[in-house]
Amino acid sequence: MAEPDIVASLPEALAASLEGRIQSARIVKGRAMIVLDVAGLDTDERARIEADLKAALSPRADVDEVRVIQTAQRTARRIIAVGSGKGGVGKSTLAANLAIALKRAGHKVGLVDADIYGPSQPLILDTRDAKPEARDSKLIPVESRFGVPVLSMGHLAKPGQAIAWRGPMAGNALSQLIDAHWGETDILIVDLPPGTGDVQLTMLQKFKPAGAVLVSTPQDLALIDAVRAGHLFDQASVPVIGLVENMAGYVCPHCGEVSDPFGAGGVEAAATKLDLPFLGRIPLALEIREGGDAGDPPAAGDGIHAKSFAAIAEKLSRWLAANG
Ligand SMILES: Nc1ncnc2c1ncn2[C@@H]1O[C@H](COP(=O)(O)OP(=O)(O)OP(=O)(O)O)[C@@H](O)[C@H]1O
Repeated sequence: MAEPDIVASLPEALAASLEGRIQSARIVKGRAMIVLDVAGLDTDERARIEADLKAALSPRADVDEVRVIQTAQRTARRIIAVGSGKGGVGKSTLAANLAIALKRAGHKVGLVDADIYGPSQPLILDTRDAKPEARDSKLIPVESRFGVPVLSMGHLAKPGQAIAWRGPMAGNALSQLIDAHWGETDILIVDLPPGTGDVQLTMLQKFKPAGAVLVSTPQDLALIDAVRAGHLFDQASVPVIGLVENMAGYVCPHCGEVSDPFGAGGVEAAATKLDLPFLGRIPLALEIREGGDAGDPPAAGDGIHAKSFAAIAEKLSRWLAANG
């Protein structure tokens, strides 16, 4: 006798929420056995799915008992925070391009724009018109055309609307972005607000990133702030994976000559002094700024800057593999 198609008999919404998770579903002598991959789901979600499956299958005439076997085959989702001591050093640019480079290297990557006071990811990832929907009072990330789903306060606030929240509200908004339906995403890149205030510390303590990447320009002041940001991560017991130097050396779009308006090599020297890995250097280049403004990040292309971001992503992948 052919086995009854259990999955096809489930209510549509339940079947959709279980997409890719059901490993096997059988009814043997009145006992329905569902093997479910629950990786990435929290305890409440797991309990709800189990209850929903039992409610859906118990009324069947051929089912006396429902057993849901939960497995977690996929690696648990890990958060990588991208932080900087001050604004404007290219943290959002790095976060977006790094997410794309990791995606291109085969990871399942999502991006949270936690820079709730000045969200820039909707522009960089070309999702400005998208409005995230919610399911079970949790947000569903917006799909970008780079294969990296993203959530940003910029998707929720009206364009041009100033967001002037106080600490606790900002913390709640952030929680909504991180505690969303990230599905199969195994790496969540979080673009932190610049600086070292309470919002950052609360976020780090609440969501416990696996590690942090620190961005700085080679300027002395930015470097001092980066060191301060390093202390913030130490305080929250989040390991700093390494430092990235951004806007290092200006490549003239006309003649190709490289000059160093902010100096060069300062971040690498600081990394050595702080005994932290140096992850790479991104030059100050018109294409990077224009790509960000046009929703066309260079990491998605095949140019020289895509290679720089891919090299940083490679180091991050190795760190993740070694610190699994
Ligand atoms: N390597 C680069 N070359 C040229 N322009 C860059 C580079 N990195 C960033 N920029 C540009 O600098 C500006 C600030 O970058 P970005 O928004 O990424 O910084 P940020 O540190 O996230 O700032 P904020 O904290 O204010 O959001 C943007 O216009 C961006 O396109």
